Amino acid sequence: MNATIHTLPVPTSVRARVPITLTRAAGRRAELVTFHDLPDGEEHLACLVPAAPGDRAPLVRLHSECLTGDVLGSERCDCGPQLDEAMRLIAAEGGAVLYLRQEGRGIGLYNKLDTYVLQEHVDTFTANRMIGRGDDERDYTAAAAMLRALGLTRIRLLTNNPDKVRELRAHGIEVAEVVPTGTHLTAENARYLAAKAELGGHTLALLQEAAV
Ligand SMILES: Nc1nc2c(ncn2[C@@H]2O[C@H](COP(=O)(O)OP(=O)(O)OP(=O)(O)O)[C@@H](O)[C@H]2O)c(=O)[nH]1
Ligand SMILES: [Zn+2]
Repeated sequence: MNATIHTLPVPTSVRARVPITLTRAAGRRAELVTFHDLPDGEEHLACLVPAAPGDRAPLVRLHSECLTGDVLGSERCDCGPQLDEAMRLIAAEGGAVLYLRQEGRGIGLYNKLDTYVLQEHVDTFTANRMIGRGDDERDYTAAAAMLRALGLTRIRLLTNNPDKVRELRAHGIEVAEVVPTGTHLTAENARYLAAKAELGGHTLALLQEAAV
């Protein structure tokens, strides 16, 4: 008779800690952290700024990669200003930005750019479905594993996305507080932000006020 062998997943661990200086955040010192055995095999990165000792849980942002917004400064989305905001807050009070390689809500860069063309006519989620992909293909298993490897199991999470909160909690990370990100509205991203609020369940409470 053949015995079934069950193998336990290898826990994610820290691979290297690389010191850097954040010129865009008043020269604060930070560490870039890489990992062994991330569950999805992607090269996710953590940027850690040490927090002053105290009772407050450290501030953490899970930031999904957006080359067009983060690097090129495209105004089609709010990713660039959200990343700037997160880096500014974390440089000021300590904490971590996890930069997750989940471009285009997990569908990749070229697919995202294909959906931009379709978004002349339909919202961001429908456009994903029109190319045969899910509305949002991200999951935060790797992010939870990174946080555990960093010893950050009780955090304040900077987000308007309830999926991030729900999933981290389901993975055993204590989200002591949800800190909303700002609403970074531009003429070009207004329809995208409205879709996130109305169809994606994001808590973008300022949107209606800001849009009128
Ligand atoms: N498919 C697709 N992805 C997009 C579009 N606009 C932005 N994105 C991607 O959406 C993701 C946004 O990531 P985040 O800002 O971390 O997440 P969020 O869901 O907006 O949640 P919070 O910012 O935490 O409130 C990135 O991966 C972007 O590349 C779009 O029109 N289509
Ligand atoms: Zn973006």
